[in-house]
Amino acid sequence: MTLATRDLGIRLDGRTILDGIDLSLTRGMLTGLVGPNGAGKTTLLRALASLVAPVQGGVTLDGRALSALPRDERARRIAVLFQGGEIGWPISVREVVALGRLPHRRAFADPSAADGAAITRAMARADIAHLAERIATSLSSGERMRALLARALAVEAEWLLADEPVTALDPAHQLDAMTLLRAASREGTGVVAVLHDLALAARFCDRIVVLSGGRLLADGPPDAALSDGLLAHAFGVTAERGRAADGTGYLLPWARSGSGPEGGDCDRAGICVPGASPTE
Ligand SMILES: Nc1ncnc2c1ncn2[C@@H]1O[C@H](COP(=O)(O)OP(=O)(O)OP(=O)(O)O)[C@@H](O)[C@H]1O
Repeated sequence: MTLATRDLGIRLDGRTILDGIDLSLTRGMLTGLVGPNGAGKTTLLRALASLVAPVQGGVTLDGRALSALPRDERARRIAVLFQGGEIGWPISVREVVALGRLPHRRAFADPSAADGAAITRAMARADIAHLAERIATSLSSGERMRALLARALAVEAEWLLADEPVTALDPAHQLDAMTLLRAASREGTGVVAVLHDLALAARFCDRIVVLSGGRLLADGPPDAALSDGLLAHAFGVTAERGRAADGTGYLLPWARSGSGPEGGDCDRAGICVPGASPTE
């Protein structure tokens, strides 16, 4: 039930991108991966899907080295949705979503009834059923992102790793997508989403992991991980905080803090909150 890294280090083009990342992710939780541009979030997500090889440490799935698992098993167990995902061919949206079932199908086999049901379910959940027959290359950015989200959902994997799944979406679909990711986690999927919107991250995620400069800076429930000190240190911003009418706490990034990212005005030991506990 865990996807974990131990002392994970990644180098690309001779540069250290991730260094000493220790993380133990639990299914049934929505984890938000946040950090400034270039922090290493996408690289960490790629490492969690075994799409980039570590130079030190490694990634395990339920205690087994992820790199040792057959590729098709990995693809069935870990679904990925990457930012800037292009749809290269003029195929229908339903056919795009059906690609999510490939890890479940034998070569050249037609989709089974179970595949068809999973595809229909995923399209409904991503609110794209009405786009099923549209040619995917003609979709808007937000529609395309929802189609790719549906493709990832159609895998019905144990883990869903999503890189900026809401960036291109309008406010209503951002809320829908976050609600959907949280619902998927409540059904037992381990969901890890790279998010730039700290308000959405704080509101919807069970756990927040903050990366900066390739290192893990904070890890814990949103209130603890997104403290004022952390926001100043990692992002160089202040936040306004409050409570909505339904009682949910919120934070809004408000102004530059003056210290800037990596400004060093914050005690690292004071902001790390290791070991968020599952909320199953
Ligand atoms: N293939 C590559 N070769 C060399 N450097 C790379 C490669 N891919 C990423 N990087 C560098 O690694 C660092 C981390 O990149 P990554 O995309 O993981 O950051 P990120 O936190 O997802 O950023 P953003 O928020 O801007 O999307 C960046 O400095 C980037 O330029």
